[in-house]
Amino acid sequence: MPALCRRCSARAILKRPKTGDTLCKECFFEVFELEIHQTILDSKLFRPGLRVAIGASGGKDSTVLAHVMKVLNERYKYGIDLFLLSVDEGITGYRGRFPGNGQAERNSDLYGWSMDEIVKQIGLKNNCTFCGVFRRQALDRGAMQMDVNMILTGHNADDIAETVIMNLLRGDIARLTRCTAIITGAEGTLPRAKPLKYAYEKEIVMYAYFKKLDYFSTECIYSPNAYRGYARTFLKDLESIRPRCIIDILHSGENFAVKSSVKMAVQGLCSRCGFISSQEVCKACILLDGLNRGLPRLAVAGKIKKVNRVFAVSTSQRSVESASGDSGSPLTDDKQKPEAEVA
Ligand SMILES: Nc1ncnc2c1ncn2[C@@H]1O[C@H](COP(=O)(O)OP(=O)(O)OP(=O)(O)O)[C@@H](O)[C@H]1O
Repeated sequence: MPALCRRCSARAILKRPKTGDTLCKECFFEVFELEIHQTILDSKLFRPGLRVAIGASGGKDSTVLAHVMKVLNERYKYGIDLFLLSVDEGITGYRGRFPGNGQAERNSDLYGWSMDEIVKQIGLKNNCTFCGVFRRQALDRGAMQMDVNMILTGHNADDIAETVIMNLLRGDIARLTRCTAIITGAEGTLPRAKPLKYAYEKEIVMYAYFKKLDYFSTECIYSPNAYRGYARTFLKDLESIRPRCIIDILHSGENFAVKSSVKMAVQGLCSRCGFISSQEVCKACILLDGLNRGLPRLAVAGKIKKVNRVFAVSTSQRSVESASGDSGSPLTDDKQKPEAEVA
């Protein structure tokens, strides 16, 4: 006998990964959308009149997010204005095409470096740090240009559970307490929120499939060594034994209590570029400095003082060389200077 939908007794076509319930297609759409609506209500995410940008990468999560937000905004009359915002990281063959009629920011325009060029410089290790930091700031920059009040991203329950695991493994207690928050940066001018926070990745894929949403699913060719990949594999193994583990890890993260002596980052503005930062100089400026000075690895390691010191030495050495008629490599051509030469 075919399995029946747990809600309406029609013929079931799927078993929900999150709960194990058998559901028909229509009931699945309904519960999936309703849970996101409930998340939005519980966290009082919106008020009428808000201008809201959706970080749209063209992948499954942000595509489903954009679709569901439009549906819920109309159905429940949130009264918000929705916009799409995309960042082109400059990875050949990866983000083939971005969703149309939104704002697009290009890393190569904003920073003078595409990810292809960065990977040529730094290799496949740590390049995700550059990508993540630049993309994050590019989203802020685009959102400010669009004059929106909030950015939504398609981070799902699996992403957040992975981040909890990563922060535990790194002993990053400050981030551990923040990473499960549905809304971050609320104290600043540009909050970010994750309405898909409790949605399982597998259900997002199912929703996109049954709704016939158009998205691309290419894996980034530059991330084979990313630490996150190992946390993901670990989580997937756990999920295959006990699917509830994703939501349980997320709930554990939400309930961690941190000693008052742990120093927490306070959001401010970067003293150099003026964009949002929790340090005096933001990570994007530090990484860019490292790249432009031919020392990207030191910048990743946060050794900006060493970057400055080495740069000061190499600059004065070159001044001596040019004074003595030795042409050397031009100062403006730091992109070409391999790190091993100066580090
Ligand atoms: N290039 C981009 N432009 C705009 N937003 C982005 C971009 N890359 C990521 N984001 C935002 O950050 C979220 C998390 O991205 P990430 O690449 O970590 O996860 P993902 O699972 O691959 O997401 P997606 O399926 O939406 O690509 C995305 O859902 C999206 O909202």
